[in-house]
Amino acid sequence: MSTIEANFDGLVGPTHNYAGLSEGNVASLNNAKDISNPKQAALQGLAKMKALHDLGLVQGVLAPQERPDIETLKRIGFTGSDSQVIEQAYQQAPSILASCYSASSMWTANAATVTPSADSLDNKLHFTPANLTNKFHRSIEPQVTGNVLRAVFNDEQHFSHHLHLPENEHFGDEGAANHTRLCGAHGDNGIEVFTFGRYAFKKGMPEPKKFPARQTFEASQAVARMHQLDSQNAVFVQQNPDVIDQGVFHNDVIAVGNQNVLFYHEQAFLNEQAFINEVQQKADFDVHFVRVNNEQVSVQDAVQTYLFNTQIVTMPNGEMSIIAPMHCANNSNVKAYLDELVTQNTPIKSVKFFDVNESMKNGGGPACLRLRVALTQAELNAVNPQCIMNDALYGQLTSWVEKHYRDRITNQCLADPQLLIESRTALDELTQILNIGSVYPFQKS
Ligand SMILES: NCCC[C@H](NC(=O)CCC(=O)O)C(=O)O
Repeated sequence: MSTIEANFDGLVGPTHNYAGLSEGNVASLNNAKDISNPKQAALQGLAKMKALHDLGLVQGVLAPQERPDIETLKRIGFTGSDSQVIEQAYQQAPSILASCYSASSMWTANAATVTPSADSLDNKLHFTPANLTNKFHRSIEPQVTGNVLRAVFNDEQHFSHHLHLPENEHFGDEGAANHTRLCGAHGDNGIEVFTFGRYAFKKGMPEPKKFPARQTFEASQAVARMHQLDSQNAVFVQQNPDVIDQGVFHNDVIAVGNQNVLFYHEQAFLNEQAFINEVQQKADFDVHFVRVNNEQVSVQDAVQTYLFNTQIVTMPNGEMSIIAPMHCANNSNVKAYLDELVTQNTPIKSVKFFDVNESMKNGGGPACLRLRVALTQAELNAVNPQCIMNDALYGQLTSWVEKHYRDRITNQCLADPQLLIESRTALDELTQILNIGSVYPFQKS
């Protein structure tokens, strides 16, 4: 078997809620304080994973984080027992408590940047957890993300794990949401496209005016260096600051690549033509640029439907399929665009729609929920087998969700110390199901 690309989806954690934590992410702010349904959220995510497995693709699972994050609450001065810490935080700093309760690690496109061994000078598969410094609730993820990745990709001969970048806005890094790889076949040397929102060390450069640019040029360059990419197979391109101001907080809200296809909106990049030229000059394969113009789909429709936050997957028969959220089927304009796209002369031949509404309401579509990892057969053999989806694991994980998850979390529920106990009990059991050892702080104390 040749090199394949696996999708590792984040399992939605037991405390999934809507806290309006992400300024610049339209859905997160619009749905702030809504009642969430963690059980449904996790089952929606698992249904997508199972469907991709059923299509004959390799599908992995990444464990969620421990929430609430008691260690962080103690670090900022809350004291006493775990329930006292929660009670004080709820009284004195409810927004900080909500941040420490967020299940945002479900969006594993932001877990890390991954470079397949075919692209790296040392022929290893590289992982750098994203530091996610721009949002407090996400900045508390990288340590445990690193623990989880090392437990899943646990073989030094094949996998190289780096420490996340310095925890500072100058090196703001959002992982694979701002990174896509173009290649002929998955096992060929590819072009890695790093998209950034601003420069941290150069003054007077274009940047958004209203919403934050989460990823810096310097962070993207650092990751490329650590992953031992040659200048021939790395391309750095600035996101159009105007679309960040319209709610495109990650590049994967407006562009997605797969193998030799780049599917993007005409307003996605700042210097589109120079970028296309550079990709063409560096690629030793033909790239299909599937460019969507504003008359076909507006930026607003792209942000509302997540047309570009779709997964483009290569099916076992070699054709490509788009894995899209239901929102794309429900918008007549976007649906008409997709109906036409599959009849055109591109490798994309079908579209499949999924209900991931619980995640969408926080600004995370199908592509946000997965981390892509291209693996040779030898590398795939070295992956923790308990984290690879199959019918038995799907059955185990759905029963586990049914047993432990609530179907309703309101803002007031965050004051309930029982939620912490339920969450830890669930996660302790999960680490056994996935055979990942003790990855959480509560398992180490
Ligand atoms: N790649 C999709 C990430 C979505 C994520 N949303 C959130 O964290 C919203 C959480 C809340 O508001 O409760 C974010 O903005 O980073």
